[in-house]
Amino acid sequence: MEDLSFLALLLLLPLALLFLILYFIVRPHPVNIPIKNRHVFITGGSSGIGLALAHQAATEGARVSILARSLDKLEEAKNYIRLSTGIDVSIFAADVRDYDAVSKAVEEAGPIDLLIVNQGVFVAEELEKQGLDEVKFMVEVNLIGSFNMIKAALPEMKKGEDRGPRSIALMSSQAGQVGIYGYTAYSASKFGLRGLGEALQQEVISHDIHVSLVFPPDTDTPGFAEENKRRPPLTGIIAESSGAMNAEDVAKRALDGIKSASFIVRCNFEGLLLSIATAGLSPQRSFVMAFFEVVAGGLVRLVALCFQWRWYTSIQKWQAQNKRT
Ligand SMILES: NC(=O)C1=CN([C@@H]2O[C@H](COP(=O)(O)OP(=O)(O)OC[C@H]3O[C@@H](n4cnc5c(N)ncnc54)[C@H](OP(=O)(O)O)[C@@H]3O)[C@@H](O)[C@H]2O)C=CC1
Ligand SMILES: CCCCCCCCCCCCCCCC(=O)[C@@H](N)CO
Repeated sequence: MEDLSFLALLLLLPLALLFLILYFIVRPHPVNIPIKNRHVFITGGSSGIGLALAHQAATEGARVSILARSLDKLEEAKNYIRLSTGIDVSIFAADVRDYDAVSKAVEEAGPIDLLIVNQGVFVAEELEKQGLDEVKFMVEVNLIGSFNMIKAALPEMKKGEDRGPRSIALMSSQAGQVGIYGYTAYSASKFGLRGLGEALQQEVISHDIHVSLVFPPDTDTPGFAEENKRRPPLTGIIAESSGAMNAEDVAKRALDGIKSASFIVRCNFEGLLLSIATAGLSPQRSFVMAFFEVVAGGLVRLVALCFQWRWYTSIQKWQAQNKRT
């Protein structure tokens, strides 16, 4: 009996010590970002996840601005939010690829406390079949468009130190944590956001600005319905490894993650595994998450290898079948 408790102590002591060390060393420091009475600016806020975010932020008492290309869709979104909450959001029609248009919108909207860069386009197709025009379209809207937004908003955001902590959140995708068949261009654009986010966080931390990256799985939105009409079957088969969600649940997860200034914001259980598997050198504010990354990292890599095994088996099977027919 005594031997057993001695053994348990021997095992627990290093874990407790690790816990303690992580508590002191995780960086940046934890911080909470309030949204009530603050200005939340959401790109792609007229549809899907962005619209759900706008609705949620308005409900929580934020002043909300949304930006997208189509004025009709923006007005529809504004009406929908007014009818369900009684709150008016400001709308800005601009293409994120057009820096001048984006700058003008940001200036008109006024100083931003939480910038949510959510616009995105996605056309799943094998690279061999996909035109370079579509490749460029995805990189320009998803990645360069995000640069345009941030460059336009950052100078004014930096000046807002008296307003409290501010946030820049980027909408990535689980296809921005792992490359998926049919997503060469899309995954590249979303992986790009991670490099942007990691580097930017170091540059803006001293201004009390906090970067978040959101990684949703397949989400039921108008954009997804459109994508699904032509998505290669293998893309669907692999993406099914992560449970699909609805836009409201993704928005709720995203907003909670942004408010707690998590660098990596996960949306479902598979997302938790993905965030541990791809922790890399990302900033981590939570010593609890850091603990799991350190302790469970090896095991999660094993799970990841099992997924890759399953995916390559499906690819092989599917390709063999389609040669025969
Ligand atoms: N749905 C899904 O399965 C998943 C989506 N995501 C990501 O979430 C984000 C939102 O996706 P989702 O809600 O499905 O998309 P939707 O297609 O439903 O909405 C996209 C929004 O972005 C706007 N937008 C598109 N292009 C531009 C542009 N060039 N300039 C300004 N605004 C633009 C659209 O308005 P307009 O067309 O009028 O410009 C619309 O408001 C994207 O970044 C996507 O990659 C991530 C994981 C899964
Ligand atoms: C360590 C083990 C991890 C196990 C889980 C792995 C699951 C990966 C699934 C990836 C799904 C990608 C969906 C992309 C959605 C998207 O962005 C498009 N619908 C376009 O919007």
